[in-house]
Amino acid sequence: MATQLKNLSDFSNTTIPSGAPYRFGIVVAEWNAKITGALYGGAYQSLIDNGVLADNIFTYAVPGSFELTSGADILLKNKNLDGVICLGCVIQGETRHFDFICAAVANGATNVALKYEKPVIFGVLTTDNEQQAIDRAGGKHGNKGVEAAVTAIKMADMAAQLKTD
Ligand SMILES: Nc1c(NC[C@H](O)[C@H](O)[C@H](O)CO)[nH]c(=O)[nH]c1=O
Ligand SMILES: CC(=O)[C@@H](O)COP(=O)(O)O
Repeated sequence: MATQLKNLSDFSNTTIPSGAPYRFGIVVAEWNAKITGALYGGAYQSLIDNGVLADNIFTYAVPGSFELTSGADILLKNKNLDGVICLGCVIQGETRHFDFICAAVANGATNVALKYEKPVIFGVLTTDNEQQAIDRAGGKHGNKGVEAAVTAIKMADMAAQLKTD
């Protein structure tokens, strides 16, 4: 199964541009803090490992994943950034609340990205249970925070290249 082979942090088959020129916001949901903290650690370290300066990383916490996209909007409105990484973990409960949150964040991130013409990265785990989240926040399937950071750098670099076109 594809899932068994998945590693969200394996970029050995791709080239990652230098992040040195870029400034990124990171918005982190406080819900499921153990998981989102691991996602944040992966994302932050991946940005640093790929050349982003610590002074160019701006981190803010929001209560839950539903607030990630308004957090991204506030950041892009008030700071000169090359992109925003949204990190969250939504775990299915007893009701359909899960569905509404996941759809709101996915659609919201897209809308904010288009509004500011800046990448807004969907670094949100949407899982059936906590174990699936653990597996994707530094566990056997890697770290979605790493994936989100690499995606942010790649998108910022694409935009920078086209600006000089
Ligand atoms: N159940 C989860 C939530 N719920 C909270 C919402 O994100 C939101 O903060 C609330 O509805 C108020 O607007 N958030 C998560 O990030 N993960 C969950 O599993
Ligand atoms: C995704 C959620 O909001 C969820 O954790 C809340 O649980 P429930 O659906 O049982 O109210």
